[in-house]
Amino acid sequence: MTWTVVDDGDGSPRIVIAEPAGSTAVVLLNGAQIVSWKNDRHEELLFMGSKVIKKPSKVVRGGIPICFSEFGDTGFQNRNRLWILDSDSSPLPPPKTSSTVDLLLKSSVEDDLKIWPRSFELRLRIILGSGKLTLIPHVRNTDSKVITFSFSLQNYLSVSNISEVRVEGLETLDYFDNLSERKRCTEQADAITFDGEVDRVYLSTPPKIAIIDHEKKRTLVLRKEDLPDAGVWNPWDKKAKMLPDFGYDDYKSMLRVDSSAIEAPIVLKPLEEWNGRQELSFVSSSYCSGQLDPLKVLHG
Ligand SMILES: O=P(O)(O)OC[C@H]1O[C@@H](O)[C@H](O)[C@@H](O)[C@@H]1O
Repeated sequence: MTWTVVDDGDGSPRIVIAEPAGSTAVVLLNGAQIVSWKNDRHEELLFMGSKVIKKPSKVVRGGIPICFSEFGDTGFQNRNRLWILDSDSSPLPPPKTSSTVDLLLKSSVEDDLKIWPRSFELRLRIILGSGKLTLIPHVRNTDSKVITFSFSLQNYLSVSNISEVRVEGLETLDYFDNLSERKRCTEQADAITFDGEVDRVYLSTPPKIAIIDHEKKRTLVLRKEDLPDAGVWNPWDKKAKMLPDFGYDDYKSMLRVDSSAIEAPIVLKPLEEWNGRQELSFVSSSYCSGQLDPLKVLHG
């Protein structure tokens, strides 16, 4: 087993996962939020707001929050619930590596049922590999009625300088612009670059998106299945000042690219199951070095 539970008694128990090549990940049991992912050189690959104050049951802006909610975001949200280690992996295939952790959240808390009177099991499999972090969310409807929900893995990525980042794979797609009352627009640019606030949900995206960080000479590849939409968010300077977790310059070193099912709800009849999948991996090279062909990253 290459993971351990760490509980300092501060109400924020966490799991530290390690894999043989030396990379590590840390997962909070509150919300099943990934709060750190480091490569074999101990470089942090995820962004964490520099003003985050860790409190029990508080989802912080950073890492990878897991968002499961009643469709329309009116009711139940998993974000500050305490998950448990799942000893029965049977809804998912047996784990192939020892750097795999299965977490479970059941809708058993009385307060949850008041907000959303539905019974379900929400699982998250976390697999840490060399240079790769895979998340497999799984939902089973244990209710006698249909459940309808949206889902999002919010990836706060650490970048060297947001002005030098390009996102490829979303060109020509339609998106909802949250800065214009969710107006539906079509992406015109060849690749997405950043010079101001961005808050969009790209729709029906391809399974692979490349986030090219010129300064770090590194490309992050996001592969996803059954999570058709992709949120892209950077608050830029003015909005960042209003966010409690963000330091003054934090917006420069982050980009959130989410794997989501938002436009169309996921609908499960009694006893039906759904699972999504996302894999984050890094290619240590860069577009400008000439070693990396972005088309190969996207289609290779
Ligand atoms: O404030 P939260 O819940 O952490 O979300 C941060 C941002 O998340 C984005 O997904 C929303 O579209 C933004 O409007 C929001 O500001």
